[in-house]
Formats: sequence, C-alpha cells, structure tokens
Amino acid sequence: MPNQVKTVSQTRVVLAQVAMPGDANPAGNVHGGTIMKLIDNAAGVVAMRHTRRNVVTASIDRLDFHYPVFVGNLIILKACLNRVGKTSMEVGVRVEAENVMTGEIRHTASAYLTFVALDADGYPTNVPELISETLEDKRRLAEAVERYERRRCTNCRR
Ligand SMILES: CCCCCCCCCCCCCCCC(=O)SCCNC(=O)CCNC(=O)[C@H](O)C(C)(C)COP(=O)(O)OP(=O)(O)OC[C@H]1O[C@@H](n2cnc3c(N)ncnc32)[C@H](O)[C@@H]1OP(=O)(O)O
Repeated sequence: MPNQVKTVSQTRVVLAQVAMPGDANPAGNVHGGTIMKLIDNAAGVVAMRHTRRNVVTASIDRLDFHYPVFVGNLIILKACLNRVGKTSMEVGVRVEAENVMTGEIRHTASAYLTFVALDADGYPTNVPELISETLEDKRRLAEAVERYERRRCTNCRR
C-alpha cells in the first residue's frame, strides 16, 4: 500500500552489526566509508518502509564522527523518519558503538539524509503523509523543517 499514511514508529529501524577486521582502515579503526554505507542503508530502509517504493539518496547533510569505532565493537544504527515533503523525506540516523565486553556505549556519529521516492519509471513520486505522534517526533520534525529551509536557501544562492 504505497500511499498509506504512517506514523514515525511504524517505519523506524535499529540495525546492528559487529565491526570485523575487514571493516578496518590502515590504522585499525573502522573505516569512515564503511560507517557511511551503513548509515545510507539504515536510512534507506526507513524511506522504503514509509513509501514501499524504490528510493534514492538525494543528499547527506554534514556528518561528524565523534569517536572512533573499533574492530569488535557492535555498531548500532538507529534511524527514523523526521519529515516528509512532496516526493522527498528526511531520515535521521544515530550511530552508537558498543563494547560488548564492558557494556560501554558511545554515540559515535549522527547524520540527516534526504531520500526521494521513485515511481516505476524512475521519476519522483508523491510520498505518504507522516504522523508525528510523540513530543520527540514533533521536536525532530521542527528541527527537520529548519534544516529544509536552510538547504533551500543555500540552493537558491547557487
Ligand atoms: C531489489 C529490491 C530489494 C529491496 C530491499 C532491500 C532494502 C535495502 C535498502 C537499502 C537502501 C539503500 C539506499 C541507498 C540508495 C542509494 O544509494 S541511491 C544512489 C545515490 N543517489 C542517486 O543516484 C540519486 C541521483 N539523483 C537523482 O536521481 C535525482 O537528482 C533525484 C534525487 C531523484 C531528484 O530528481 P529531480 O529531477 O531533481 O527532482 P525534483 O522534482 O527537482 O525534486 C524532487 C524532490 O527532491 C528534492 N531534492 C532534489 N535534490 C535534492 C538535494 N540535493 N537535496 C535534498 N533534496 C533534494 C526536492 O526538494 C524535491 O522534494 P519535494 O519538494 O518533492 O519533497
């Protein structure tokens, strides 16, 4: 049912993956590009669950890595839909790294991604409405609207 209205909680995902030696950069920490791909996948699943359509990543906002992720850490990605436009959606992703031996969890990165839903011919198509139910959902929506306005202003100056 592609056009069915959905709540934020209906599409949120938590993905977890153990960081393996093959994920490491030459310094032995997890490669930033590996984390970026996981972020794109987690956010993409949320956008697909909301639309039940093919989606493409249109943009990724500034991405800061606060702490290194080490091989053996459990990488946990928490993603949810913040805002929908006409054919686009903003998904927020929080990345945590858990040391499974000690239980220590560190917030290592956050990112905001915009996805566009495509119809069967590959053209942008309308996305379902989003219901922001909780106070947290509403705060995220308000912040997403601010980011959308900022992006629009930046694009206008080009
Ligand atoms: C076999 C199946 C199994 C499936 C089960 C597995 C599930 C596993 C899931 C994994 C999920 C992975 C997810 C990875 C997804 C990729 O990796 S996609 C690859 C990288 N991305 C691309 O190649 C996209 C290339 N770009 C494009 O195709 C086009 O520029 C776009 C993004 C479709 C936009 O097209 P356009 O003609 O510019 O569209 P336009 O009508 O002007 O704008 C449409 C909307 O996009 C917005 N927009 C356009 N550009 C931007 C921008 N730069 N920034 C923000 N918003 C923008 C507009 O504001 C507008 O928003 P609305 O007002 O409608 O809400």
